[in-house]
Amino acid sequence: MTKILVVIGTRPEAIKMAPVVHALREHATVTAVILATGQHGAIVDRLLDLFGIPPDRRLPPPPPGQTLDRLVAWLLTGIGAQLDAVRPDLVLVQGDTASALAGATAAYHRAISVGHVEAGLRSGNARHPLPEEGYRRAIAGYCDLHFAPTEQARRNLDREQVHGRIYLTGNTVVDALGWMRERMGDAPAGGDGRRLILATLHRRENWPHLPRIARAIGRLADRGDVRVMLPMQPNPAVREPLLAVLGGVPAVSLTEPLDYPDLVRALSACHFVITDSGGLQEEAPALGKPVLVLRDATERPEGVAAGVARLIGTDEERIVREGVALLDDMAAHAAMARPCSPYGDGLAGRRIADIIADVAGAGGVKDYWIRHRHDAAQIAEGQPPP
Ligand SMILES: CC(=O)N[C@@H]1[C@@H](OP(=O)(O)OP(=O)(O)OC[C@H]2O[C@@H](n3ccc(=O)[nH]c3=O)[C@H](O)[C@@H]2O)O[C@H](CO)[C@@H](O)[C@@H]1O
Repeated sequence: MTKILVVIGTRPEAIKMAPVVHALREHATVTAVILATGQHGAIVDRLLDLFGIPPDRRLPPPPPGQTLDRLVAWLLTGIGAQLDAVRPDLVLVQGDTASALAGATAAYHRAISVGHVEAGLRSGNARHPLPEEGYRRAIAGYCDLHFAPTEQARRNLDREQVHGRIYLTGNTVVDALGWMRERMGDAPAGGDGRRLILATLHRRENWPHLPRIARAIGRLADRGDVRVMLPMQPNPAVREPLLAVLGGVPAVSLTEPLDYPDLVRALSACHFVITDSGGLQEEAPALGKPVLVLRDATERPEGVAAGVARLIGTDEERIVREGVALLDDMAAHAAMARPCSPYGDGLAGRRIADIIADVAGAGGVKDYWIRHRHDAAQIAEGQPPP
């Protein structure tokens, strides 16, 4: 039996790992142990419950007063201790979070094989977004199995000549979306005739621009034929500027983070999406919803190339102009509202699980682990590697 430790810290990791865990559970030769790091607390617990994959292990609660240094240090020591207790053959991490970085690093320190779900995304700028782009590149350096969601991501890894094997799998976010929609039933009919704009904002590099982004959203909402739903991140650095500008605007609902089923409902019902989220850039095209991306660069060029997403930056006038075009110009909206799925076909989780089971069956993961654990033990004892 090959033991796989699945690291899940944040909301997107829970959503994107769930299809992999579901598929791994169909293989008799592997066992998946879920480690919840607690990075996003109760939000992740609710998601794991929704997907029917409760955590097997948890880290102790994080110390108060998070900085990136403290967060990574706490995750690294916590995950390291879990690895010493569980002794998995493979550690699976997802994406570009601090939990993913710490999981990959702790495994690497112990010469345990690492698999990376959603590998190879690159914005092309090492500091944008910060810290995610740096974390992705570091994780790639520690990995043995790279699960690239798109051909572009596969090429990025190829170009970097990463160690390990690269597999093109699709993005599991599309599997999760399909899974959720199957279980949701039809959205309740209704509404007041105003078109819905779904907006989300949380990227660190946009924090200084939140007031002008919020002003642009307020101007769109003031038209009278539109309502805006804006679920806010718990972080005060995001909430406070949004509340200051949009708190009194009647057509804007500033809400708590939506539970995933509600988010999928809002996405299904909206006219278009304004966001700096990675996941929403991937989900919206699958449902035929145009996306205005509030960033200057994206690691997801596929939607832009397909003409269903536009990279519009954070200038107030530009956001208003692009929003008005999607509201008033039916042809412009229709051109971007073609359902297409540049990010996956809904089978990525199954592909990833099959690959892991194959590699494990061929002794790959275990062989690699045993060989390297030996080296690591010698290095730890101060002996030179053979
Ligand atoms: C730089 C970058 O792009 N990094 C990304 C970042 O994640 P993100 O930007 O996609 O994160 P969020 O915006 O939080 O969205 C996550 C999902 O949450 C759902 N959602 C949203 C609002 C809400 O109220 N309720 C919800 O249920 C919705 O389905 C959405 O897709 O880390 C991921 C992990 O490593 C990476 O994969 C990914 O590269």
